[in-house]
Amino acid sequence: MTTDRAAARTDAARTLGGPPAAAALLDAATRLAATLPVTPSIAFIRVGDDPASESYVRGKAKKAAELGLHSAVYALPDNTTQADLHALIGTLNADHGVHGVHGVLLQLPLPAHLNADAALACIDPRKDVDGLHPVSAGLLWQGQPGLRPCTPAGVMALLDHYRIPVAGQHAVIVGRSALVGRPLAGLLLNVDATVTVAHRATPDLGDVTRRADLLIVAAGQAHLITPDMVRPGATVIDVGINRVPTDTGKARLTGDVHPDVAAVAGALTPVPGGVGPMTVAQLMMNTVQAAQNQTVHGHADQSNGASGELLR
Ligand SMILES: Nc1nc2c(c(=O)[nH]1)N[C@@H](CN(C=O)c1ccc(C(=O)N[C@@H](CCC(=O)O)C(=O)O)cc1)CN2
Repeated sequence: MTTDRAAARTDAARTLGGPPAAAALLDAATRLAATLPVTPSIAFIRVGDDPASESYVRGKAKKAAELGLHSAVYALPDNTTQADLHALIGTLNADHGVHGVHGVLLQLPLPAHLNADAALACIDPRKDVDGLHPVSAGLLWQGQPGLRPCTPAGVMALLDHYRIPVAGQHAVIVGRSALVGRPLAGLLLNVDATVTVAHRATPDLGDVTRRADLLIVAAGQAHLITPDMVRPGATVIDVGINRVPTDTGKARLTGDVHPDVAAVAGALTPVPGGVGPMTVAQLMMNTVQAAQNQTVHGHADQSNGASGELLR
């Protein structure tokens, strides 16, 4: 890149950093936890020895400890059977009471021989702090209160933190995963955005992305979005976390959005240091809200319905 282009980039997009927004969300979670009659508690289940999953679960457990929440990690071997996994989830579902478990999180991806959807569906919806149970997905699509998936809800909190307008805006999401793209579409619709979801089978992707006021990319493909695919002044949220090799042989993290997009966009999240920290902060908030629902609101039904604050 030339010096001139670097200067143009610096002058263009506002950087929407994750850490300040995550700190505000963690602060809100801490204050809410202080009002509860119990210490919120989360159980992490991890299967196999995927290094990234090990690192993510370690990071989540560390954050929980920093906030004064209880947590336990269940690290299961790679040869765990579906029945073993369901049995552990059943045990954690049944662990109620003052020192019980309020949240159950199954770290993804699972080893190929396991069915993640079937296992997620075994989690008590009231303890579904990852928001991935079919009941949580249904509540989201009906615009009803419930626990929301952490990365999409974290994106909404980040937009809110930086006062990025959403209502009436055309949001284009690239990616249709159950973890990010699909729930994000529901969350944006619930706050009056006009939403388009594009994906790998969308012809002429640039023609679609150029229409976005708000472009959110969760495609899992490094540098998929280039400057010519972005409307000048658009807000661009990069959810991608790709590990690419460098000349030194060490991998580095990069997003789904090419760095040169900073010269065109009005605002842009960095990778790393953008959406990633929001995922963990939102999980802490979900855990505290699940504990609140189970103790203060006293929901006896099987839904994870909660206070109106969770509507988005
Ligand atoms: N059950 C779930 N599994 C997975 C989820 C999830 O939300 N629920 N999301 C991802 C992984 N993930 C959390 O689990 C996660 C990914 C990234 C980050 C993060 O903070 N990234 C940093 C960079 C960290 C690094 O150096 O590797 C950043 O972007 O700045 C947190 C959590 C898949 N599985």
